[in-house]
Amino acid sequence: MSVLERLRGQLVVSCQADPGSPLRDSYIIGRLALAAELGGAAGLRVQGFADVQAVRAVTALPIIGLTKTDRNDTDVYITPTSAEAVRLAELGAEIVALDATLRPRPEPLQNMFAAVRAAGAQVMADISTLEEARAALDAGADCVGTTLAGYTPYSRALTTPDWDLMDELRAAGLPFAAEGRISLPEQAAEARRRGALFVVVGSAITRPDVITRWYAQALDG
Ligand SMILES: CC(=O)N[C@H](C=O)[C@@H](O)[C@H](O)[C@H](O)COP(=O)(O)O
Repeated sequence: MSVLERLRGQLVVSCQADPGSPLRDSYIIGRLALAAELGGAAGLRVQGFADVQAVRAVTALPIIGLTKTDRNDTDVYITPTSAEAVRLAELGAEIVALDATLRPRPEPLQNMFAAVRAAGAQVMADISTLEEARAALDAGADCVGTTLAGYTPYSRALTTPDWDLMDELRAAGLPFAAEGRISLPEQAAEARRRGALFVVVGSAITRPDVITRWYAQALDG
């Protein structure tokens, strides 16, 4: 069974800590991953070589690996190069997530996908629109994720999951994972009802600073 098949209908927990977070430590990311596994996660989404390595060392759950790289020459920041994608696969990520938006990029998507496949991994193409999903799947992605919806200048800016994009993807018969601003269990279930292959939740489970801010702001009046 392919690793994507194993994730069908399941929850993937994104375990990431950004620079400046008190949780920014690969040991802690490994602990977050174990807590997610204990709670029933079927897969993990992990950023950076050190964190992928740390998580691979403590769990056999499938890992969706990515890097976040700020570059001067492009706005593409999720796994922008095939060298990074291949390294993630070598460190044990069964799936590599990469930016598949239609913005100018350092390397053509086809090259990236071929490199990931040659390294023995599958591709999750992070997109922000239906058009990008079509292009990524035409170019050979194994699935797309709604990860970047709301994070490109031309996609709908929302505070909720992008339900309309999920409906468009489903209507077009395109295999997609739901990701981005899923903050409640009911929303995860709703994404599944709307056709998501699997559902990725990050901040609402693994970013306590963000969750605290939701509560603090609610009390601010
Ligand atoms: C846009 C972007 O860079 N998203 C990143 C992709 O890996 C992560 O920062 C998000 O936490 C992840 O997508 C999960 O989303 P949420 O934290 O909203 O559940």
